[in-house]
Amino acid sequence: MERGSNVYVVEGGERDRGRKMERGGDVYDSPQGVEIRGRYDHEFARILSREALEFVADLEREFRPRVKYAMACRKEAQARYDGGELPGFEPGSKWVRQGGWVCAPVPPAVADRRVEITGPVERKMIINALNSGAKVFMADFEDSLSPTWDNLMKGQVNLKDAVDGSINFVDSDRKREYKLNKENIAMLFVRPRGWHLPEAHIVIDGQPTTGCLVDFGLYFYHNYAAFRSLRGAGFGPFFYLPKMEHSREAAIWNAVFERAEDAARIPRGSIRATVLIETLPAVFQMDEILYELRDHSVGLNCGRWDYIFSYVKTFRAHPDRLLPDRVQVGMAQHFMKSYSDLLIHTCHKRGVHAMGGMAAQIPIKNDPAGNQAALDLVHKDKLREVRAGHDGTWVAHPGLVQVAIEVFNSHMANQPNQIQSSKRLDAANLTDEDLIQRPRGSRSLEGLRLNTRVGIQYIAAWLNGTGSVPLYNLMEDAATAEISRAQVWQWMKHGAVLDGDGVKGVRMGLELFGRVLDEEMIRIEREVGIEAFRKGIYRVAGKMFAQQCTSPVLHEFLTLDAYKHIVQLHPSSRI
Ligand SMILES: CC(=O)SCCNC(=O)CCNC(=O)[C@H](O)C(C)(C)COP(=O)(O)OP(=O)(O)OC[C@H]1O[C@@H](n2cnc3c(N)ncnc32)[C@H](O)[C@@H]1OP(=O)(O)O
Ligand SMILES: O=CC(=O)O
Ligand SMILES: [Mg+2]
Repeated sequence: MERGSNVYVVEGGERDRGRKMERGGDVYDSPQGVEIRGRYDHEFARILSREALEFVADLEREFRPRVKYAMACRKEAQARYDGGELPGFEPGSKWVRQGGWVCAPVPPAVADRRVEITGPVERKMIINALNSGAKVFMADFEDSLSPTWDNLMKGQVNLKDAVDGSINFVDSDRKREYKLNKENIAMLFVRPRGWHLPEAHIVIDGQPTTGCLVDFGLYFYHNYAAFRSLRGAGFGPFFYLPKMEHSREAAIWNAVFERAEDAARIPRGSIRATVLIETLPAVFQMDEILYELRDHSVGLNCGRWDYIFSYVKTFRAHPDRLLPDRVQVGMAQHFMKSYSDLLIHTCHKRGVHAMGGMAAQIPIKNDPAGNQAALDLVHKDKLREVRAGHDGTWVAHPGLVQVAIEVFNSHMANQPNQIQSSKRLDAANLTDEDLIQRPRGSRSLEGLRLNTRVGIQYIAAWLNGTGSVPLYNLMEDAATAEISRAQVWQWMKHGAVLDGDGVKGVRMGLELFGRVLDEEMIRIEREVGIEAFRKGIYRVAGKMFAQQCTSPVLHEFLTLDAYKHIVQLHPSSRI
């Protein structure tokens, strides 16, 4: 990275006297005010160079106050929803919604994104995903990653090797070697964590760092040059941005991008990002978010799972908006269909991609009929998306790339996307009410049991360092698990009647939940086996799940609570 840009003003030689953190003889060479509290590793030291840490520290020092303000605004908005207000379009930004502006032209390297595979930044999976035949691989520090120090730092090492093309992996048990294909490699996008998550292992001026600024900063610093020459045809790096609730948060990202571009002395608009619309407040801010990022945008994506979670969270004080069983809240619900239609209309009006989302089905081993049924459901979901006008979609597994590609190929033929051909003018008049309409369906004891079983097993995996898992033949990650625990909390809080099984209804309450919890723990023990259960992590997870579901106030994020359990500070202490 170029020195002499405004990011690298050296203040009176202070930085040269920055502290070296002792780790049993090994050191991270960190600048003044930066303390690395994660374990030392020679590989990690490649990433945590003094210059890279200076870049992260400069981002943190500049943007920390804005991030804090944005988080306070989230709380203030939620207090209004708790007081009975409904989310809606803001009158003050009508001029943005009605303006005739468009985003910067889409770079040729990412014009065609018809199928995107996602997955955590794990070494073998990165290679498999880049080789999968998908157009894009979204490498994930977010919903599918448990942000342990090792996962994060190894993830950065892996991405650096992926960008320069040297990544390989040897599975000695299976005598298998993994390396990148010679051609037809997916384009790399990286998803940093959301604004709310801290990084406790990197302390700057006495405070934990903003997690996403660590993810973004380290990745950008080490890869922007190689990415632009080897991967992005002069553009990039490319990002996915999660869980925003308001355009002021997009404005922060835009400023971060500008800061990084200036530091690297690369042209404005080099960095490009797709924003996930996955919170209820953000659906009323889609134009505004694109406007803030108009020099850096490559579209929006329907993050359907977090979106459902956000519906529960936003309406947590509204007993008239209880969700039916999780399995019934799909894209056919009016509020979900309206959201995806409006997203397509908005993106295409502004000249950028409208990406579809993730079907939760994954291939099922040793059950051909079950596997075919799962593939059929994925096919149906992708067909709905391409017909609606989406420009591409997400898959969770390499075994689903082909199904999705065939659907998009047959409908888009040789066009790289549908930005010009599917304007969805019919969606222009969708109203606030369409976007928040109560989901239809029923609530059942079986729904409660499934939420409990899935929630506990997911938390157990996450605490053990795995952020996405197959459970009952579906992909589960932080977003899907959030639905499970928030839904149980909501039913409990409002004393929902569970009568969807066709039997006499039971009212949700502490006693019922306690009984279900005990019974489901027994079932989990039976399913995972006594050995695995004895290790104790399921009990910890069960306790955490129970606390979250019975807390008087809904916890903001499952992962914020759980994070305290995976932080390992050196010298050792707990946060
Ligand atoms: C709500 C959201 O945010 S969605 C986006 C975030 N979520 C995700 O990205 C989930 C990604 N998917 C996954 O993590 C995995 O597919 C899981 C956990 C659901 C299932 O994983 P597994 O049980 O390991 O699947 P399975 O055993 O069938 O894997 C077969 C092979 O495919 C690979 N594979 C599976 N999923 C992926 C993936 N997403 N990317 C790359 N490779 C993958 C496995 O590594 C394995 O490779 P190998 O044969 O070389 O050993
Ligand atoms: O991130 C995607 C989602 O569905 O949540
Ligand atoms: Mg999400």
